[in-house]
Amino acid sequence: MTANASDALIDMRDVRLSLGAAGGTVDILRGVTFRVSAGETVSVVGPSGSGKTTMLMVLAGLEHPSSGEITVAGHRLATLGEDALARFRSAHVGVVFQAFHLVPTMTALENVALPLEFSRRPDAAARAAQCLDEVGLSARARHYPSQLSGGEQQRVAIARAFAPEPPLLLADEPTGNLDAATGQRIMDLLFSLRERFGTTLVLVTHDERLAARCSRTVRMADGKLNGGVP
Ligand SMILES: Nc1ncnc2c1ncn2[C@@H]1O[C@H](COP(=O)(O)OP(=O)(O)OP(=O)(O)O)[C@@H](O)[C@H]1O
Repeated sequence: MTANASDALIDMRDVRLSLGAAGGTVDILRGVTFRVSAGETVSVVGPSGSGKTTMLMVLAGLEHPSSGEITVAGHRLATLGEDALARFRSAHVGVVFQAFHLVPTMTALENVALPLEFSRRPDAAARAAQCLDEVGLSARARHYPSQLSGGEQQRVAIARAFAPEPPLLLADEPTGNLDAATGQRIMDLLFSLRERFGTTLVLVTHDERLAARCSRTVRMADGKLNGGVP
């Protein structure tokens, strides 16, 4: 079925992003149109430097486009100020990056509870404990990121991303820093949680086999997206 504006969880239209750098202006996104229906899983592949990470940043409201329209879960991002964007993110978007981005001064449990506390969930601590249990890390709840292996840190990051049950998960090379076997287990975990919650997934990866686990693959090249509209 073709996604249209009304049933699309993600609706990006002709998004451009240019940034001024010391050597001159860089056109990073050059008219990206991308539509994703609720419940879809979409992989984003393409050469290094083509703009994949930047597209995820723009979708999360962490970078502002130079022009174009972005609507995620019915929210037009251009109309939201920084506080509203932060609330939008905590309610609607989970992110998992290659570098796990855990807060080093917080325990695993505190890291997972963070987005729940931000959303003022009264059950934050209990829910965080349950999420850590789901990724098999109950025994490490009071440990700090530096005391955990890479795979364990990524499991904490996945628990944190899923804890608020966001409709959308953005994952950027989530296994890039892990050995192949650990990476496989991490992706199995991510896909099983995604399926359980019905989370829409946009996954940036260099791994074509991993990309093939998604229902659709789009290709970024030189700031342009091929296949962005099914
Ligand atoms: N703040 C910035 N200022 C100037 N150029 C930038 C900035 N951020 C990113 N870029 C450039 O934008 C282009 C796209 O970067 P991006 O990280 O989105 O690519 P990518 O496809 O995710 O690459 P990779 O696969 O290597 O992670 C690159 O040429 C990068 O150098």
